[in-house]
Amino acid sequence: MTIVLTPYWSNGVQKLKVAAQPPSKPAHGLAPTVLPGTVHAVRCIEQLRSKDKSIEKYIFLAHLRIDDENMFYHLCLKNMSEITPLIYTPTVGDACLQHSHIFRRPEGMYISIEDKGNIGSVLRNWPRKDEARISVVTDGSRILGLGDLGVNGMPISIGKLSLYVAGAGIRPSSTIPICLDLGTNNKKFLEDPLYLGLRRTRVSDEEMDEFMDEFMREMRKAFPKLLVQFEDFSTEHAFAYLARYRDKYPVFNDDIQGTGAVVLSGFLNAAQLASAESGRPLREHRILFLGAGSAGVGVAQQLMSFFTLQGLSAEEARRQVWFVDSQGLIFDERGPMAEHKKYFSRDDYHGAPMTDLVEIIKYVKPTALLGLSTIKGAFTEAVVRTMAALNDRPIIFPLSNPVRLSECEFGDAVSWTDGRVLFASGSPFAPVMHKGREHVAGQGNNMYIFPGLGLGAILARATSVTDKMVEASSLALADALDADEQDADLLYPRIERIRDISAHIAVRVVRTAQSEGVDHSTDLRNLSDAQLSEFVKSKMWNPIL
Ligand SMILES: O=C([O-])CC(=O)C(=O)O
Ligand SMILES: [Mg+2]
Repeated sequence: MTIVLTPYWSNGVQKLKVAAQPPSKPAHGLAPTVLPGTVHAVRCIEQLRSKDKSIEKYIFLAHLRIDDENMFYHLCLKNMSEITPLIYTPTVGDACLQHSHIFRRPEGMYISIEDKGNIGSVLRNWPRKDEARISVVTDGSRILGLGDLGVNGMPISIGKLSLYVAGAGIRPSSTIPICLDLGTNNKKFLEDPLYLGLRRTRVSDEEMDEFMDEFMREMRKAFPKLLVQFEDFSTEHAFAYLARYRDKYPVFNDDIQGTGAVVLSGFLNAAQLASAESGRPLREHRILFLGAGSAGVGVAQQLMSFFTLQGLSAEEARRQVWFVDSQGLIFDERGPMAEHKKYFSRDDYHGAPMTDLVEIIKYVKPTALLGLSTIKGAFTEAVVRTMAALNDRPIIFPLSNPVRLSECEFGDAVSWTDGRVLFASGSPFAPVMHKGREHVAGQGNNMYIFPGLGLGAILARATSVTDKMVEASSLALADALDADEQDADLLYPRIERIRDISAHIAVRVVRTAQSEGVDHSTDLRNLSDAQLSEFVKSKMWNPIL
C-alpha cells in the first residue's frame, strides 16, 4: 500500500489530500521504483564492484556507456580514480587484446583500405556530422606497448574519447572513435576466426600514404570543425604523419606530443624537488632514456623545453640527453640508425658499444632515468640502486604501458632507494608504505594533457596545434598542483581534479593559440583570463541523472 499526497487549492489555500492507494500497475512494464537516478547510481556502482575481474568491469562499463551515457559519465566523474584504470590504461590494453572476442555491438567507425577512393562517402554515414569536434584515430599498429593489434585497437580510440568527455566535458555526441584497417601483421589475429579486421598483412608505405592523404582530406570535408588526435601508430608512421599534416589540419599526435608534455610537466616538478635537495642547478640535470621509439624521442623533444626555459640553447639542451635502445647507448660511431634517433645520437662518445644499463648509468651519471622501452623489469635492483647512489633524490620514470610492461614496480623503486625516489609511471600503481610514510606514484600518462589540450584547441577553433600550444599545456599542468599535493611531494595533481585541471590547461592553450595567430574564435580574444576560464567551464558538458 502506498500513501499518496496530492496538493490542491481550496479558497486560496494550498492543502494536501492524503490517500492510501494500492500499488498501481507500472506503465509499459517498467519497474515501480527505478528512479531516482541517484539511487540507480548506487545500484550501478554496486553491480560494477560485484565483478572481480577488471575485464568484466570493462565490459559492464562499455555497456553502460552505450545504454545510459549520463549514468556512465556520472559514475566516472564521481569515482575517477577507481574507474579510469577500468575504461583506460591498463584494462583497455586487455580489452584491445580480446576485442574481437568480447565485441558485442559496433561503436565508432572502422575505415579500411578497401574503402580507398570512397572514404568520403563512408565518413558521411556518420550520424552527427555537425556536432563532430574531436576524433581519435588509430591504425592499431602499436597499441600501448602491445604491438600490432590491427582493428583490435578500436577500444583505445573509444577509451581516449571517454576521457575527453569525463575529463574535459566534451559532449559525447561530438566525439568520433576511428580505427583504420590497413591490415595487420599479427599472425595470431590473422588466424583467429573471430578477428574483426581484414585478413591481410599491412599495406605498403606508399599505399598507406595515399590512403592517409585521402582520409585526412575527406575528414576535413565531412567534419569541418574536427580536431584529429593520432594515437598508437607505429613509430615511423607516427612521426611521418604528424609532420605531413600538422601545418595543414588541426591535428596532434598523443604519443609524441601528449606523452612528451605530460612527462615534461612531471619532470619540471621532480627536478625542482631534486634540485632543492641537492643544490644542483636545474640546467645541469642529465636525462637518460631507455627506449627510442615515438614516445621516447617525443618525450626527449618536449624535454628540450625544460632546458631552454632555464636559458640553455637548443644545442646545449640536446647535450643533456642520452638514449639507449635495444643495441645499447646510441652514438654516431655505432653505425646507421633510424632517422628519428639521429638528433639525440651522441657525437662525444668514441668507445666500444655499451649495452649494460648499469655500466651506461655509471658513464652518463644521469639525474633522471626514463623508460619508454616496453621491457618489463628493465630497471633492475642494480640499476635503481646505481641511480640512488648517484643522486639524493633519483628521478625514475618507468613510463611503458600497460602496467605489466613497466620497467619497474613502484614498491621496488621506493624500497631500493629507501624512499628517496621521485617516481612517475605510465600506468597506475597503488600507494605504498615505507618506514611509516605513504608514498604516492605519479602517473605520467598523457590522460592529464590531451583532454585539456584538445578542449583548448577546439574552443579556440585552432587551425593547427603548434609546439607552443603543446608546451603551454605542459607548463599549465606543472603549475596546477594545489597546496596539499605540493606538501605530499606529488608530481601530478590528483585525478579527481581532472575537470579543473583541463579547464586550467585549456585556458592556457587558447591564449597560446591566440598569440601564435592560429585561433579562429576571435570573440575569445577580448575576454579577461577570469572570463575565459568561466567561458571554458561553461562549455563543459555534464551528465544529468
Ligand atoms: O594510452 C595510454 O595509456 C598512454 C599512451 O598513449 C600509450 O601508452 O600509447
Ligand atoms: Mg597512445
